[in-house]
Formats: sequence, structure tokens, C-alpha cells
Amino acid sequence: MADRKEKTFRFVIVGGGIAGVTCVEQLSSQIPSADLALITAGPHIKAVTNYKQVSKTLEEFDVEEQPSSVLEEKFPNLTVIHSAVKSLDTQSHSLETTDGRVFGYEKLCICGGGRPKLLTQDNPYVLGIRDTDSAQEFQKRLSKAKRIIVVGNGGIALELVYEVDGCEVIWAVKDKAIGNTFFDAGAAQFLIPSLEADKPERAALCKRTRYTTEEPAPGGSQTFTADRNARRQGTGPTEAGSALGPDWHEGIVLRGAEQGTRRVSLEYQCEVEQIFTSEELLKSPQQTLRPENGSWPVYVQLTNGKTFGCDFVVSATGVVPNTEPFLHGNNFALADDGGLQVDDHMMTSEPDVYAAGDVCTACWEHSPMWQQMRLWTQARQMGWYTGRCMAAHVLSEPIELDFCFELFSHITKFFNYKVVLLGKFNGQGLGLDYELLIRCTKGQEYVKVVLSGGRMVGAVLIGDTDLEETFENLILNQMDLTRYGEELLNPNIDIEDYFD
Ligand SMILES: Cc1cc2nc3c(=O)[nH]c(=O)nc-3n(C[C@H](O)[C@H](O)[C@H](O)COP(=O)(O)OP(=O)(O)OC[C@H]3O[C@@H](n4cnc5c(N)ncnc54)[C@H](O)[C@@H]3O)c2cc1C
Ligand SMILES: NC(=O)C1=CN([C@@H]2O[C@H](COP(=O)(O)OP(=O)(O)OC[C@H]3O[C@@H](n4cnc5c(N)ncnc54)[C@H](O)[C@@H]3O)[C@@H](O)[C@H]2O)C=CC1
Repeated sequence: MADRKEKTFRFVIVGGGIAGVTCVEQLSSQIPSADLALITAGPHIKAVTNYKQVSKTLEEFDVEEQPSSVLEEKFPNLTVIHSAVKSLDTQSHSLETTDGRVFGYEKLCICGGGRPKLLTQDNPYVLGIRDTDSAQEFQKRLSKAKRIIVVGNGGIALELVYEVDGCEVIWAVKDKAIGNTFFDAGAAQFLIPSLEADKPERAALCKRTRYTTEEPAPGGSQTFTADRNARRQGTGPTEAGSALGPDWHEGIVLRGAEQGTRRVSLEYQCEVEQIFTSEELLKSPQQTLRPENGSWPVYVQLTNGKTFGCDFVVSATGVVPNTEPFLHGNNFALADDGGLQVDDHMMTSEPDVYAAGDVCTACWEHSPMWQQMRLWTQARQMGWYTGRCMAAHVLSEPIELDFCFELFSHITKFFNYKVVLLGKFNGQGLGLDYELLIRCTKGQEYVKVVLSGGRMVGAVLIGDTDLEETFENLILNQMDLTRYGEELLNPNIDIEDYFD
């Protein structure tokens, strides 16, 4: 491959998602004279706009899908190559794209993102949602559907069950409570009534730039219904490749074939046993497959013994890092979750190769209050820090792990509530060595504080609590809070004044 090199760049970044684009921006601003290439499979790039540092570690921003020319105009030394990398040879420092071109690099950063970890591959009735194309396919299939089954209990499932109208949703979760990747059973209990309530009108909700697509008890159950008439319009361009993100569903119509009602039925503590089509059902001995009445294109048998028919299944069961084209013939160390292992300078195990965002796994010794989650904010932070590391290395300057990796922090929205997560918000890694303080006002706020050895190590804030900055400080400064006891969450005390 080496002798076919068309050009050698000082820096090559693979992937036009948030991690890759932020890395490009950082490198270009630190070393404007450097020859730099962004190689990306998708036709558009994702750029961070309206970035706002909310507090020391909390950040908010919008994301815009942009033509790559915007980036090239901003950084004259940047070349954007729209093709997928199909192979990499770290020895000769070269890579080949699917259109047959070979490029060399001095330093490479892999930001290839992740792909949905589907329940099963190649089943046309099982969909995952990752990028604009898959969201569009979901929307198209939903518009003809009367019932779908959503499997998974993380971010995508939480968003879908709340947003989908005009279609019955059966939501199968492995756990005892909803939203296990983001919060505990108490918070789940606080949020559940929202599934019964009407959604606020759309216009009042939209805060960010939207993604747009073209219109086209073990075994226990719970059912929630709500009427809603809000309608949304969907127009605009399509793209393939980068992950969706905050508010992706606000620009598209998530409506099934029926009118009016949202109906979510929850199946707790169960997994998918098998998925079979109506033809397979007819061939099966009656005792094995016993779905409820009705005729459906596909049936799902759950481990709680129930079988449901539906139009299709959404597998919202996490992501796997997109490492495939980079591994063959190279010696990348992989983490247990399949991500490219990176050290505290975002370097992989191969020389001159860095990685950032969903594709990598942070393998340095983490700060006691930080953990990796494959989130938009972390993709931006990693892309930014990797750009700084790459620049520091070529300039022979020292660089230390960035402060953003001191404390895990995430702002998002579920069921139309603001949700802030800080530190070890679910007592992650603490075993039994922690206590919880909880304050909850139905329909208004849920505040949970995780204390270990009398010090605050994490928090979940749902609703407009206005506590995030104070709690962030208390976690960062590790003040002994023993003497304050439950007063810490006394709603009659202005906690900010308390700690001044
Ligand atoms: C439906 C959905 C909702 C989400 N909501 C939120 C949210 O509310 N908040 C939040 O924080 N996070 C959210 N996330 C997660 C967030 O979007 C991702 O963590 C983040 O975008 C990852 O960014 P990335 O740059 O690492 O990867 P990606 O955005 O996946 O970008 C990867 C890039 O690499 C390119 N690529 C891949 N393979 C190759 C190759 N071989 N050659 C060349 N280019 C290649 C792709 O085209 C793409 O441009 C959501 C994710 C999804 C799917
Ligand atoms: N508001 C936010 O911050 C949002 C973030 N995201 C991010 O996007 C990415 C993709 O989202 P998700 O697919 O929801 O991933 P996720 O990692 O958030 O959740 C995956 C869920 O699937 C469950 N699961 C895994 N395998 C399963 C199986 N075989 N059967 C049943 N359940 C299984 C897990 O227990 C977990 O509840 C994640 O990185 C997520 O953090 C997505 C939507 C919103």
C-alpha cells in the first residue's frame, strides 16, 4: 500500500462526527500551517455550535449537520475526503479508502464512532437507530405500524417510548425499573407518570438545532395511555454515518398508523427469547409459540413466557465501537467493550495512532468521580483533548489530562424533564459503601445525592432544581458534609448561601 500513496498529510483524522470534527478544529487552530485531512464516510460533517460552559464541567451545545465546505473554508490547510477508510497499515503509516486512494499520515486519529449493537443481525424486522438514514427508515416503517416492540432500557428507548404517537408500544426491559443506564428505581418512579400525561406542544419544547429527514415484577406488566394531538412537520436533507444526538426526534414525525393515543405497555425483567415471522409461527408446533390474538408480520417471545406480535422491533440495546476496518493486520489493543484502548494522551497501542469518541475506550486510571459513557459531550471533550495532545506531541510540549475528565457530568432531557447527572450518580463502583439522600416532589423535581464517607460523590437532578453548580462544587472539593445530614436537601434552605 505504501508505494501507492497519493499524498502524505501531517495529520489525518478519520470520522466526521463530533469527535473527529472537534479534533480537526483544535488541531487547525493550534497549528494553522499543518497539512491536515479529514476522511469521512458520510456526506456531511457534524459541528458543535452555541457551545456554553454551564459550570466547571457541565456544558451545553447544539449540533449542526454541515457541508464539509464550511470547515474547509474556515481552515484553508484542511482537505476533506468523502470516502470510507477500508484498510490501515500502521507500519507504513498509510490508509486506503473505498474509492481506491491511498494516503499517508504522520499522526492519525480514529474517530469512527459506533454502530447499534442489535439483538440480531440481518433480520429485516429488527431496526436500530443511529444516524439520519436509520432514523428515516424507522419513521417510514412507523407510519404504517399499529404496534412496535422496543427492547432496551437506555437513552434511545427512553426517548422513543415518550415520543411515539399513534402506535401501541410494548417496551421490554431487562431490569426492575426504567432507564437503568441513567438513573435508579426512585427516579424511574418519578418519571413514570409522564408516560400517562399529554406531551407539551412541540414549539415550546424545541431548544436546539434539529435533525431533519424527508417526509415519507418478573414478568409483571404496566400499561399507560395518553391522548395527544400534537403534530410535527419533517423536511430537509439526509446524511449517513454520524450518530444522532440531542433532540434528534424533534424534527421528524414519530407517528404510527393510528390516530391520537399513545399507549405504552411495560414488560419488566425480561429479555427476548426468540423472534419469528408469521410463516415460522404457522410451521411451529402449537405448544411452543402461543402469541395473543391477531395476525402480525413478526412475533417476539420474551423470557417471561409472553409472546407478542408487532409490525417491527426496535433494538435499542447499546452501541459497539466501529473498529472493523482498522484492525486487520495491525496490533490494536481492544478493551472488553470492543473499543480501541487509549491512554491518558488518547494514544492507542499503535505508534502515532490516536482515537477519540465512541470508537475508543478510556483505559487510563480514571478520576474517582469520572466514568466513560458514549455520549455527545464526551465525544466533544475527547476530540478536543486529542487535538491538543497531537499538537503537543509534534511540538514536543508537555500536556496533562484535561480537567473535564475529573468529574462525570451530563445534561440531557428525558420525558421533558431536564436531567443532570454528576459523578457516581448511580453509586457506580462503590459497592455498598454509600448512602443516599433523596428529595422528591411529584411532577416537579427529583433530587438524589450519593454520599460516601460523608462526602458527596454523585447526584441525579431531575427538573429545574438549580442545584447543579453547588453540587458540582461539593463533589469537586470533597468537603465533609457529615454535620449537615439531611439538611443538605432541606428545600427551605438556600444551599448556595449555606456553603458560601
Ligand atoms: C438516537 C441517538 C440519540 C442520542 N442522543 C444523545 C444525547 O441526547 N446526548 C448525548 O450526549 N449523546 C447522545 N447520543 C450519543 C452521541 O450521539 C454519540 O456518543 C456521539 O455522537 C459520538 O460521536 P463520534 O464522533 O464518536 O461518532 P459518530 O457521530 O458516530 O461519528 C463517526 C463518524 O465516522 C465516520 N466513519 C465511520 N467509519 C468510517 C470509516 N471506515 N471511514 C471513514 N469514516 C468513517 C462516520 O461517517 C461518522 O462521520 C445519541 C446517539 C443516538 C444514536
Ligand atoms: N439523552 C441522552 O443522553 C441519550 C444518549 N444516547 C446514547 O446513544 C447511545 C445508544 O443508545 P442506546 O441504544 O439506548 O444505548 P444505552 O447504552 O443507553 O442502553 C442500552 C440498553 O440496552 C440494554 N440491553 C443491552 N443488551 C440487551 C439485550 N440483549 N436485551 C435487552 N436489553 C439489552 C441495556 O441494559 C441498556 O438498558 C448510547 O451511548 C446512549 O448513551 C441515546 C439517546 C439519548
